[in-house]
Amino acid sequence: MTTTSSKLRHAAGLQVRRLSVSYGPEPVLKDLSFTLPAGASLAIVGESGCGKTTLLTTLAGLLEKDSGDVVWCDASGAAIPRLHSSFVWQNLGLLPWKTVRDNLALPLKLRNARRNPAESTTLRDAMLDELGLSRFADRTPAELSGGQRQRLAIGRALIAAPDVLFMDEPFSALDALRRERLQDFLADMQRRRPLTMIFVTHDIPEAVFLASHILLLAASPPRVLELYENPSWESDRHSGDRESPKYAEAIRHVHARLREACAAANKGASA
Ligand SMILES: Nc1ncnc2c1ncn2[C@@H]1O[C@H](COP(=O)(O)OP(=O)(O)OP(=O)(O)O)[C@@H](O)[C@H]1O
Repeated sequence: MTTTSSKLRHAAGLQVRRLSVSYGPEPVLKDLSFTLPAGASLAIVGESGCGKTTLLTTLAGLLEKDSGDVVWCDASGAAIPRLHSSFVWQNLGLLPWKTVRDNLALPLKLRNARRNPAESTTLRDAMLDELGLSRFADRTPAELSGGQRQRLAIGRALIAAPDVLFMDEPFSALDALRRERLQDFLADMQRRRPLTMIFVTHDIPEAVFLASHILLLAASPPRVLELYENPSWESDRHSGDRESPKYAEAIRHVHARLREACAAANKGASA
């Protein structure tokens, strides 16, 4: 589906310069810098507690930084003053008392109060169709399967055509097969609209399948190990190819870098 509003929007690029964030005296993120081109997909990976969610929520503007810059720009490099973004949380944040149809329509109501109601209805029904949820439109989220709920949450995040989609481990509660199906679904959704996606995952194959760039973080001291440009990600598919040797190679690379960092941290701790 290409909506009127999505035609007007452009995926955003990102420049992060010397970003520091703390909750207490010790910074969780310190002097972190990287650049992401417009329309890219960024996976944030790293050991537990290294600051992945902290970085995601800071980039989304939901957490205050101590210092540094987070600058969003369009494909020509011009700064975007007011970013239009959506967030899919781990618990999905669907409203349990509302129907699938009403959950989906919520962002249109909140963000586009002036939109013509008929246009909102058309957008909502087209999205229900795209999500494969038309038959379930009158159900509540509790009456859906886990995968259907995840699709609804992603559809709700995308319906108002954000520049950036933030996701914090949205598929972590699913088994491996349903997870792969949703990864395919997400790549497919992304192919159809201009969008920058930034997400946290513990699943390295998921990062390599969905992300053009993978940010490897480490703790103690907090740092970027590498911003890895994923050689297996193909822009026309908006994903990697699980069958390709490059895909396996990218997974090996990310595993090896994280293992090295973990081993170095353990050595430092026991020295
Ligand atoms: N609200 C908070 N107040 C104080 N400390 C916090 C808060 N949130 C996170 N932290 C601490 O900041 C550090 C980074 O947390 P964060 O959740 O960003 O890590 P993460 O890499 O996403 O972890 P995980 O992979 O386990 O989800 C951790 O040491 C955590 O205990």
